[in-house]
Amino acid sequence: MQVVGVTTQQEVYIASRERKFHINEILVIEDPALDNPRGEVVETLSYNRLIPMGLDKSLVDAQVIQTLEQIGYDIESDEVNLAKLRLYEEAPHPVRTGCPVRLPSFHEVRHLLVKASPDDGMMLGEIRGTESMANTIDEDLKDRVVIMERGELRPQRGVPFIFDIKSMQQYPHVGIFGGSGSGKSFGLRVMLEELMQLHIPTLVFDPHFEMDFRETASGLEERAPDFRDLFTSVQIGKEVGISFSDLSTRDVVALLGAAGGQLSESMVNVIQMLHRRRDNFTSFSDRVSNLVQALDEGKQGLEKQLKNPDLTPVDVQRIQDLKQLLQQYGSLPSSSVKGVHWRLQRLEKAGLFQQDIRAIERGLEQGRLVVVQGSAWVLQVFATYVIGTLYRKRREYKDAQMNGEEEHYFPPFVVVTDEAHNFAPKALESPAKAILKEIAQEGRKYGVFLFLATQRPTLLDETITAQLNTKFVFRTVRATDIATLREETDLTAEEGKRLPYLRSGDTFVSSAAYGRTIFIRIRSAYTKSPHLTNPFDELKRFSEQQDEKLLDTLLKTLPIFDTDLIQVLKQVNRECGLGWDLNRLKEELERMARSGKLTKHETPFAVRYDRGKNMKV
Ligand SMILES: Nc1ncnc2c1ncn2[C@@H]1O[C@H](COP(=O)(O)OP(=O)(O)OP(=O)(O)O)[C@@H](O)[C@H]1O
Repeated sequence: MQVVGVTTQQEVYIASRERKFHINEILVIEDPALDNPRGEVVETLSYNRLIPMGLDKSLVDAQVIQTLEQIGYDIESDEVNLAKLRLYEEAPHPVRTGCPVRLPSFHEVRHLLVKASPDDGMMLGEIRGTESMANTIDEDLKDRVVIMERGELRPQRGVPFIFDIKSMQQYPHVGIFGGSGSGKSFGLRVMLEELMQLHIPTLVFDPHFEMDFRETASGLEERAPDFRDLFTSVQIGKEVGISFSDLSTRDVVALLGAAGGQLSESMVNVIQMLHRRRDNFTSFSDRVSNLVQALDEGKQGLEKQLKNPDLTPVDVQRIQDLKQLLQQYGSLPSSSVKGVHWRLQRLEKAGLFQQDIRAIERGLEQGRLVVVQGSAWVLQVFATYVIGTLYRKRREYKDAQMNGEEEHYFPPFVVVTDEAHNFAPKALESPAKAILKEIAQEGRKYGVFLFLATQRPTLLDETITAQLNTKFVFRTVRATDIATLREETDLTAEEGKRLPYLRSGDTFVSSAAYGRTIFIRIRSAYTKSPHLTNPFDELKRFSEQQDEKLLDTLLKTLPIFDTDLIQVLKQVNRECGLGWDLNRLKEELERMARSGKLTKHETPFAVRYDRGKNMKV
């Protein structure tokens, strides 16, 4: 391998007759005057005289060909392999053309590839293009990950990619971008597995109900750590909720704002007028619903009711209370009070006020990963509240510590969410956005970090995107998203061109900590998502199970005459937990007869179903 053509301080072309270049591989140029610079292959090409097209239009120009000829290549008959090598560091003067080029040993490039010790970094995958160093790699970096490629597991061949979690203090926050099926969720799962193993308190919002770590991926049973004690899964409305009496009026405004479209000024005013400190949910929502009633009845209506001679003293008291409410707040517009009332009911129905967030605090204090599950809109409302509350706790602890005061310890933590563009959309207001923005800008001071994943980087708030110091960029096809990612990372034009073609699980890591982009393959996850069964397999299994149950029940009632199907229907519905009507039962009996599971005998008086030829005895 040797340098050919015109060189610059940043880039050189390299040619080889024997060796095909690999994209992203690292090479050393033996130019002692420049201290043997290193670089990475960013483009490759093989030229064969039998296919002589495009050479002049591609990465090589006439000068490269000329040099090749000068140094003895027979352009007309040899196959020539060419690569464009980008130097890691700009050279003070151009590289000498003709210099020999070789593969490095691991130690020559270790500092460029490994920034953390394998025991306290996140072991996320394998650096592409490092396979040639397999023999020289340090013992403690060998066999750290298993890679899944084309559906098969294989051992690690190159250098593992270790994300230095400690560098987040300096370069906080992580973004994970990629289109559908690009391996983004898979990558997120691997990151969460690593955070768990490092016992880093982590709060995950899981709108897809997929972040469960109990099932081990097949083939990895021997290596997979047991994650069961390292994570807790909580559902909004079941294990966790919002403790209403802890909310300030401002919090209530934010919360109700998240419960539907944006609040009108008049609704904000209604909340500010009606909410009192330490209100619990019942006291506040009763006040609102009583006011709705009072406004509907009006002063005259209420006075008329008071004249009713059949009223009990309790009724009278109630009407007097409504009158007083009307006197105090009668000027508030009824439609706004109703709007607030509707939102309160919506949140209550979602079970949001039945619990508190103690289970989450406990989990984080124990260094666990806490997965919060709920439907998308409830999750947004809850995320706003819970992130805000926990961030405040951590901040109070740190501020108190700075001032030498005593404060209950609250640990640093990481917030993770997929579909981040829904939580912090660009150019739109959303309740969670304010708090995410604050953490993006100031979180590192307090040890609170974000891992945000999205399919649509273009739709994510740009202040937040700019603060994500490490970006994992998976396959992306949409031109607008590629443009955004190019703007927001140090991806080169060549890398940008590769984005639509990346394999699922391959990703560029553009990190301020490395100062350049690294191309890696995410390791195989130890665990799998509970949704991984193909929905069509699930459908098939479900109908098979249902058929089996049905046959078991029918077997007990054979022979079946179509004159007494009602009895059979009752039994089938009871034993199989179904809600069929007579027609449905008839259809199913027909189907069973057609498939040979039952036999059908027709007589002039009735139809009889009996044991089928294919039926198990
Ligand atoms: N690192 C990897 N190694 C092996 N296979 C992978 C890897 N990453 C992804 N895959 C395969 O690609 C599939 C799609 O990946 P994944 O579900 O993570 O996509 P996604 O980008 O999250 O898409 P969506 O946003 O639609 O959920 C996975 O089910 C898995 O089979």
